[in-house]
Amino acid sequence: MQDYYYMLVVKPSSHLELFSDFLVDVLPVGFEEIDDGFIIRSEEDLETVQWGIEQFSEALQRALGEVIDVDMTLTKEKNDDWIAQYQQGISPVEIAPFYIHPTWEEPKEGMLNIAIDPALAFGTGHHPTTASCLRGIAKYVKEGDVVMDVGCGSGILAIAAIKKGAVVDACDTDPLSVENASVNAEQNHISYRRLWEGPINETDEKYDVIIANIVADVLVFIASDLRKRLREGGVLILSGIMDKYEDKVLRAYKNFELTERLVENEWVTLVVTQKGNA
Ligand SMILES: C[S@@+](CC[C@H](N)C(=O)[O-])C[C@H]1O[C@@H](n2cnc3c(N)ncnc32)[C@H](O)[C@@H]1O
Repeated sequence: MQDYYYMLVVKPSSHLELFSDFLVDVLPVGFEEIDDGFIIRSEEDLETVQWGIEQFSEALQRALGEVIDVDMTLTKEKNDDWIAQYQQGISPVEIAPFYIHPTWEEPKEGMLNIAIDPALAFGTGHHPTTASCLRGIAKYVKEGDVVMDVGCGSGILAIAAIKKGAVVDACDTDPLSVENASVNAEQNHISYRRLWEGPINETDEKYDVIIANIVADVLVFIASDLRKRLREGGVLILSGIMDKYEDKVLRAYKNFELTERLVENEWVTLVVTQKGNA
């Protein structure tokens, strides 16, 4: 750990969700959402990120014909443990049968406990998209199923599926996430069948259930890869979709049957089923 880290606080005057989409797409690490913006922290200098946000903001203003003020403050902070400060604000999440808790909180009797500490990888159970996927896993993953978690982040969904008795593969294009998913597997005394850094098309397996909590554009892009890897009658849980992009995702998955739609705030999770001839 370095002695210092960089902190960029970004506060756009409007269109927070568009800035959030942009950051999810371009940042190699997670960021914290606050009421009126975002906090990005890194041991690498964030000047390039700040420049990228300025460019994005200018392009957005031109496209929308609106003025958007973006207040940005870049500071160098002493690395005396911002993760510890962040940890203090983390409470357990209960989505039956799962109980997701940080390691410093007790597990809950009678639940499928998942110990996850906040880290740079996405997935503590607090975000609506992760929570909806956990609800999907609770309902659609059965003992003995072979399951794939695409974009595993912290590994939370893969671990939940394993706790339900499934055999699970997981992948993520971000090396930090793969590392964190591996740490969390050990912490929860479970094993993935296979965990790799990269996209889903690096496997030839067929799956009963595939879960992908990624952004809408990526879900559209990988639709045919997901279709190829799903067995006939298999279930796809697609999340990370902002409601305004739902139609775009549904068009890309038009050969599937829509089984269930889970909505939390502006986030939509689609459960779709492979048709016999899809
Ligand atoms: C929103 S996070 C989801 C993390 C976790 N599965 C959850 O539900 O909390 C999305 C993850 O997808 C990864 N990702 C983005 N594009 C991907 C792709 N094409 N293939 C695999 N992973 C991808 C990102 O690195 C990120 O870790």
